[in-house]
Amino acid sequence: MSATTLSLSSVQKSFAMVRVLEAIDLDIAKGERHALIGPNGAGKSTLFNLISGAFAPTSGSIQLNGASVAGLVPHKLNRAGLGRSFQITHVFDKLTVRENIRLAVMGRFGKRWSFLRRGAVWDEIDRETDALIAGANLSPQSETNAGDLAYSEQRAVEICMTVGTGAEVILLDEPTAGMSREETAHIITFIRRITEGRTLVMVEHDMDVVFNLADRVSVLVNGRILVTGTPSEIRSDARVREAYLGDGEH
Ligand SMILES: Nc1ncnc2c1ncn2[C@@H]1O[C@H](COP(=O)(O)OP(=O)(O)OP(=O)(O)O)[C@@H](O)[C@H]1O
Repeated sequence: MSATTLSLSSVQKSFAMVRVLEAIDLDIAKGERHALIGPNGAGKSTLFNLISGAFAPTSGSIQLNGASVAGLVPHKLNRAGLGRSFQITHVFDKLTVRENIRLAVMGRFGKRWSFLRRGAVWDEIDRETDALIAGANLSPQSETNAGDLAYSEQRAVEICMTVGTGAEVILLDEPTAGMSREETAHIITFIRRITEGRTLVMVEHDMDVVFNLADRVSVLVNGRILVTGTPSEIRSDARVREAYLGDGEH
């Protein structure tokens, strides 16, 4: 891991008069897998929504590769290299797995299309689509409508779509929510593989997933980052145990 990809400095967010996030400083390195955890209401979703452009911060700076992205609308953030997948799946039910993923990959090539280069571009789009499908172990379902897939498979399609847009930073909101143990194990392996060489930021409640997947973890409590560290540092931190892990909820 080397350069900082995502950098938040003195980020604050208020809704009306209520301050939900305070003094958030966070640097995420290129290639790092970073998890945001914390008790209910700590501000994880709000922070995630600030990073993904759903909300603008009330104050403070958010930089992606050194350029300010605070308050940029999601499609502009996407062009800047940041892709988000949602807690609720956003696949097109009536399109096949291949069509869904291909659409995401095509979007990335949109600006580079020209009449002469078209054939070569289509080949590249097909190659990338196939690679994503194979990487997600979705080849047997590639011609199945996404609406007919199991929930975990739909999430895998959605993650492929996020990666297919070419995003360098992948944001995942509770990628294992609603999954069985078996599905969770499968998706962890998939996420690890597909985010290889990219930066991952995720909100996740399942501690097994967090400790399995993340290089570093930030614990949010009452709108502030209590501590950022490696999974083993987080596990052994007395403040974390007290504020979060010991609360019996997660
Ligand atoms: N749009 C909003 N308007 C007003 N208050 C909000 C809004 N969104 C979130 N909040 C408040 O901000 C606080 C943090 O909420 P947030 O959803 O970010 O926490 P969280 O850590 O993601 O919680 P959970 O784990 O339950 O999803 C909560 O007190 C919540 O009520």
